[in-house]
Amino acid sequence: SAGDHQSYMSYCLTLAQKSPPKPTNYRVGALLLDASQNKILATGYTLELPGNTHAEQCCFLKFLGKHNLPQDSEDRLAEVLPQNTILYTTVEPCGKRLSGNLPCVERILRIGKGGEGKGGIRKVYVGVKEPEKFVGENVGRQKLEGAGIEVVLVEGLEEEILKVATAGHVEEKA
Ligand SMILES: Nc1nc(=O)c(N)c(NC[C@H](O)[C@H](O)[C@H](O)COP(=O)(O)O)[nH]1
Ligand SMILES: [Zn+2]
Repeated sequence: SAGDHQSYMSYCLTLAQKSPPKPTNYRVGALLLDASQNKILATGYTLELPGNTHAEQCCFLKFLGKHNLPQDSEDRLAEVLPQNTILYTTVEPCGKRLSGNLPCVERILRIGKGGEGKGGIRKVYVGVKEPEKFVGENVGRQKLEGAGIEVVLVEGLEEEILKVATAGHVEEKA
């Protein structure tokens, strides 16, 4: 129900607050949920793991760790993720990164939507669309929907999410 989405999203927001502020990214929190069991599979926040990592990326890496799979086997996540896995993230998955690192939309597409006996990410709940500050308009959402992965905006926390996300940014001089 909408209440559950809001509670999972506000949990992601508390995770985002653990992220060390930086002027060149957003502080984001994310979690992977097994929607069939209502069980959180992994949580993550920006820079939680070494290597300029994104929140969503940290969820994937931590889930691999739980299944004793090496950190470079994100391409095997579909083998171990439940079919009905949902990703919650306070800011929509990135479609392009100034660093040139693999965007999270590509990481999600590589996992796929699952089904027919395969694991995958069926749906992504996002707290806000990515602002256009770093990479212009984020068109990742269309790519995900094109792959059958539904992207849903969970409303109500936008202001707090953006405040946390941009805490490391230098205020624009008025
Ligand atoms: N969804 C999402 N999760 C994150 O954990 C995060 N940091 C961003 N941020 C998006 C933003 O576009 C990139 O942070 C910049 O483009 C800089 O790229 P790097 O982060 O240095 O790879 N977006
Ligand atoms: Zn990302």
